[in-house]
Amino acid sequence: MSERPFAGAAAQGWRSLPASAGEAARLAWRSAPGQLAGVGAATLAGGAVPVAMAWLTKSVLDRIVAPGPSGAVVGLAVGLACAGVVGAILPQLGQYLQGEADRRVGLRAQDELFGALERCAGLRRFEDPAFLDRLRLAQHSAQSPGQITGALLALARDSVTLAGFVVSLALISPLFTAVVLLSAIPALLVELRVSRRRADMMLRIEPAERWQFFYGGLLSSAEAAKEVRLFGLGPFLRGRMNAQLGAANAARRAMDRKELAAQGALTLLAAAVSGGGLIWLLAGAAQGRFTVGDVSIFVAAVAGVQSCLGGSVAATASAHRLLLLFGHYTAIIRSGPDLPEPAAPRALPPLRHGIELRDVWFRYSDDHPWVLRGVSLRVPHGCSVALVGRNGAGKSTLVKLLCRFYDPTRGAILWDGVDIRDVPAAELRARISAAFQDFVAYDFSAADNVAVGDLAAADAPARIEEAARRAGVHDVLAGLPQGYGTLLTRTFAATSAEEDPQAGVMLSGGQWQRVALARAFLRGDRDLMILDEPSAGLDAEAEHDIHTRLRELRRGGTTLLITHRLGAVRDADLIVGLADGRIVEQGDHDSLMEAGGPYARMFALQAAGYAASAPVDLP
Ligand SMILES: Nc1ncnc2c1ncn2[C@@H]1O[C@H](COP(=O)(O)OP(=O)(O)OP(=O)(O)O)[C@@H](O)[C@H]1O
Repeated sequence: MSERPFAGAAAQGWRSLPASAGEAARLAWRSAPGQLAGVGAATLAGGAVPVAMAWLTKSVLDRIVAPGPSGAVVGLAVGLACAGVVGAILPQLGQYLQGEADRRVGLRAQDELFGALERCAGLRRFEDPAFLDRLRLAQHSAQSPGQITGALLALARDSVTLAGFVVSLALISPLFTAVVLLSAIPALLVELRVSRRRADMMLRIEPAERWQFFYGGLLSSAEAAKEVRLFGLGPFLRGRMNAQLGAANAARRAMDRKELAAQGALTLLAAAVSGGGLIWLLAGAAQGRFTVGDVSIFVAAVAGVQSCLGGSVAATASAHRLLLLFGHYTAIIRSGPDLPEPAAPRALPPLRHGIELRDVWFRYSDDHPWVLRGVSLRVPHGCSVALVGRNGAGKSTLVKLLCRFYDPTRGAILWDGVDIRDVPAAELRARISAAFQDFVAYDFSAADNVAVGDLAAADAPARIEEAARRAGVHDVLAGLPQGYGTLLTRTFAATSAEEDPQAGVMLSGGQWQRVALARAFLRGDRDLMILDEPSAGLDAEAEHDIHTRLRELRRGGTTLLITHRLGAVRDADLIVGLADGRIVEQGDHDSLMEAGGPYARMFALQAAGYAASAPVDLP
């Protein structure tokens, strides 16, 4: 499987138009069939009204100038007025139904898009810029099916009107009708070309839009506000954000200019054709070859044909552009799994013997260096294994492979002898609990922030409190203004006086770390517990407390602990030293100290740091 299937997205887009059209039609019809049928009926009926009005006007004019009784004129005038009313109401009705259809389609499209995203079991796609560009365009085009249907119905309406006026015009001059129709062909070709280029341009400027979004986020987020202010980064970030917008605008401007030039030329052509026709008709009317009604219907028909042709061309171009953009949505919806799915999935039994990494090699892509180089390691069931090593040694990467966020580039990971690639990723993950180094602080309530560890516990406050208690954060959460119901964010805090002004609380870094641990404890019954730097943000006392609790937890369970605080791993059953993606030593604390390798040196260094402050007598 290609590692970057979304690279070259622009080129793929053009070939997938029929697939996009099918997907758009399916989505639109399944989301809002009644509304779309209503829009169709209103649109097609609306198309017949201008032609009916033109013929009614001609008849009225011809009756007025012709000698004879005027009774029929009144009837025709009433018909004309009714047609006017219907013509005025139908677009509004169609617009309302179209709006409702757009909302329904947008909802379903969004749901299907994010459903497809959830089917990406790994992390690679989220690190692929081409995929992220497509994803943003796909989100933009989630409303497209309704709009495409609208554009196609507008095309159908204009075609109905056009057919009526073409017949009317052909009755006066078939030759002139042919000239008017032929003059529309260049417009259609130009508009299609322009719409293709515009869709292409939108994909090209997408990275600039992502950068703008990123800079805007830094300038407006609470997390970045401290550094942005202290380091005075505001003008620098604004400058970069504006530069990205400037670059995107330059591309848009160039496109607009090309479009202006093309459309200006086409408008001149249309004006020349209709002007020439009018001169010819008036000359004929002066010679008595045409009636006043003929002049009226000719003027209405030429204007109608040209406006309908213009509308049809614009609607075609719009549907074409929307379909091209919708291609990004289709590509994501139809993209295969990012991790190969097992042809014959195997069940994953509860861990009985252990997990084995067998000669595992890994790099993040072909362009990246090797991060793991032939790692072979056994994590026996019921044992606590500690992974230690310098920054960048590959410890967290190894954990990501154990969770199957990526597959090893070479080698295999076996769970009681079963290759984890032969197991559905969700089934594997259901057997793992983890507190990641870069855990997420959700803008949820305290209870929900713990419950994300196991959503089945969302309605079981006792389980949530027990997990928080084990992580040593229960007292903090229970003491918040609304207890566990307190929002752990100011972003969505109450904004009106009626709401509780105290809602929304910020926790400290260490308190958050304990919340993340509580999540892991909530699913503490799983077969494997992974703890990646669980005490990095804690004060000395809290760290001691947490490691005592973790020691309890580790007893009897299978745990993999990553930490730089070597004092916390000395009682692990197995300590594994990683350097440059290779295992350089392993054993228990005593044997590694005896061996005098990197672990012993790091341990001695850390111990010396503490020893230097040992004379301080603590109460
Ligand atoms: N998503 C990624 N894409 C590309 N390279 C990555 C990615 N994540 C990590 N790396 C690289 O892989 C190497 C190992 O990173 P890893 O996070 O596994 O190290 P670590 O041992 O956990 O370090 P630390 O102790 O600092 O947490 C680093 O050189 C890092 O730059």
